[in-house]
Amino acid sequence: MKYSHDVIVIGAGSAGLVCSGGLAMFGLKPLLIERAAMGGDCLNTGCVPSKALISAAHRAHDMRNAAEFGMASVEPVVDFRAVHDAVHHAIKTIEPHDSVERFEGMGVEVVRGDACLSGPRSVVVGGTTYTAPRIVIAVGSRAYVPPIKGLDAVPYLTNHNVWELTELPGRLIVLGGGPIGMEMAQAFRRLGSEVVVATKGRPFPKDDADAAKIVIDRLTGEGIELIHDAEADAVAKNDQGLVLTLKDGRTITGTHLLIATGREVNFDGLGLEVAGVRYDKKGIAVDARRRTSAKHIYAIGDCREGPRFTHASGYEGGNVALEISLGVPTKANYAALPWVTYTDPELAQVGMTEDEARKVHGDKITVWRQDFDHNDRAVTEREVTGFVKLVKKGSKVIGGTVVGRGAGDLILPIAMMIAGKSSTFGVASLIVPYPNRSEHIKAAAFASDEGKVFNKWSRGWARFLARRRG
Ligand SMILES: Cc1cc2nc3c(=O)[nH]c(=O)nc-3n(C[C@H](O)[C@H](O)[C@H](O)COP(=O)(O)OP(=O)(O)OC[C@H]3O[C@@H](n4cnc5c(N)ncnc54)[C@H](O)[C@@H]3O)c2cc1C
Ligand SMILES: NC(=O)c1ccc[n+]([C@@H]2O[C@H](COP(=O)([O-])OP(=O)(O)OC[C@H]3O[C@@H](n4cnc5c(N)ncnc54)[C@H](O)[C@@H]3O)[C@@H](O)[C@H]2O)c1
Repeated sequence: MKYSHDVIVIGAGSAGLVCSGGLAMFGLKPLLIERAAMGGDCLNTGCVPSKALISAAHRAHDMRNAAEFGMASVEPVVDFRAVHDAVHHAIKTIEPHDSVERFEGMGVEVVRGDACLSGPRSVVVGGTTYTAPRIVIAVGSRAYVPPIKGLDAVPYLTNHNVWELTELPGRLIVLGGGPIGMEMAQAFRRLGSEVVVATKGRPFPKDDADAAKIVIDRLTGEGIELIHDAEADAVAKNDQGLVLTLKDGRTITGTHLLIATGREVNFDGLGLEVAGVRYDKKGIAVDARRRTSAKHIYAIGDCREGPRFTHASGYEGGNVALEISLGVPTKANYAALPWVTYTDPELAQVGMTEDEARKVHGDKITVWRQDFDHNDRAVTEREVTGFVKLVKKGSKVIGGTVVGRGAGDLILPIAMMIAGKSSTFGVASLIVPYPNRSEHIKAAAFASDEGKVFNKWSRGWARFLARRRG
């Protein structure tokens, strides 16, 4: 059969862009299909706008707290339309990086429109059929909106439309205590909204419990109301705004409702059945190489079952481009997957949390913790809250947590230890610039190996040498 392209990639988010770019760099002829904005969720409705809003909120927070460094603390006058513009400025600045022009320049053919699989090796877009021996599905996800009585009759926000707000919400109800809910709760609170977060279980359910507690204490200290073990039942509008009723009967009032209760995959109209691709509500089923039940069709990024981060999407995009181009099987290995929640303080995790490790390995694990109150840089910044935690099984690091200012920038050496590209001994013997929070990564690594350095053999040898000199 003669195909129109070597590979068809559906979706130009982080996963599809990295994959199609990689394929073109290996000299293949990829077709990239996108129905909405190039760059997908991360650029348009996810990481970029959220981190820009968080940056605005940081400024407001610093203004309120300037007195601790000798300047007048002032209550910021927030022009929320200008904040909106700053958020969109960030998107516009990064946009060219993900643009049609850039990818066409790399050798990717880009078609705009809704893609639908019409057979195992064919895809239709706007009446035109394209064919390829390999297809990569990278259609991403969108906000999952749980069934809540009355929701269809009230306005509500998700990560899709929250960036269009040009007026600050008076009282924001956030449903969901995952990374989206908690990052947005703190940002809106610092910009001046009253905020109440209602969530099932506890906030940050996937993170280290000790680290999560530090962030939760900060958020409640900043005036965010947190309602644990909460599940939404119904919502209604009255003269004051919205009333959300929880399944246990408690009610929460607010002017706006932001739903951040997880993701669902963009399956609609994709024709997965026609191509024999199996899926369920968690996502498209894939093996470690990201092959679907139809082995010549791959699914990468948010649309498959697994971790949903921009860096995971990019990693899988690169792996699959390599596998298709060079015929080398590439398996995704997430033992050292880091993730960071950009609250203040930041919350960063890689590998297993202490609780997960205890469940799997029981008392075979050891835990090494260094608190930032012993760190000179943290003291000079008056930001001593937080810690570094290493979880080891024998001499191997299997997990790491950092909570505190800049935690996300400190997690990489721990990822390297877990991935076997470095070791606690290697990190403990590095020269770390002073004063720097990464001294605590070194300190935790050293503490975990201290017994190997200062033991009866080394002490005995030192005493022997000293006696000979005397
Ligand atoms: C508010 C928020 C903040 C986030 N912050 C972070 C963060 O700080 N760090 C981090 O790592 N991750 C973050 N994430 C997660 C991150 O945005 C996603 O994991 C990532 O964008 C997924 O990339 P993707 O390419 O798999 O999917 P997407 O970005 O969703 O891209 C899929 C693309 O496919 C297109 N598409 C879908 N169906 C079709 C079709 N039938 N035909 C043609 N095109 C189609 C869509 O239009 C979309 O452009 C955040 C997410 C949100 C919502
Ligand atoms: N900094 C980052 O890396 C970052 C930031 C934002 C989002 N993301 C990614 O985006 C994805 C989605 O984030 P998210 O926070 O929406 O999802 P999530 O699944 O991580 O968290 C959802 C939260 O909502 C709660 N919840 C679910 N249903 C509920 C209900 N009916 N009522 C009350 N609470 C309910 C859950 O218990 C959980 O706490 C995640 O996979 C995450 O990886 C990453």
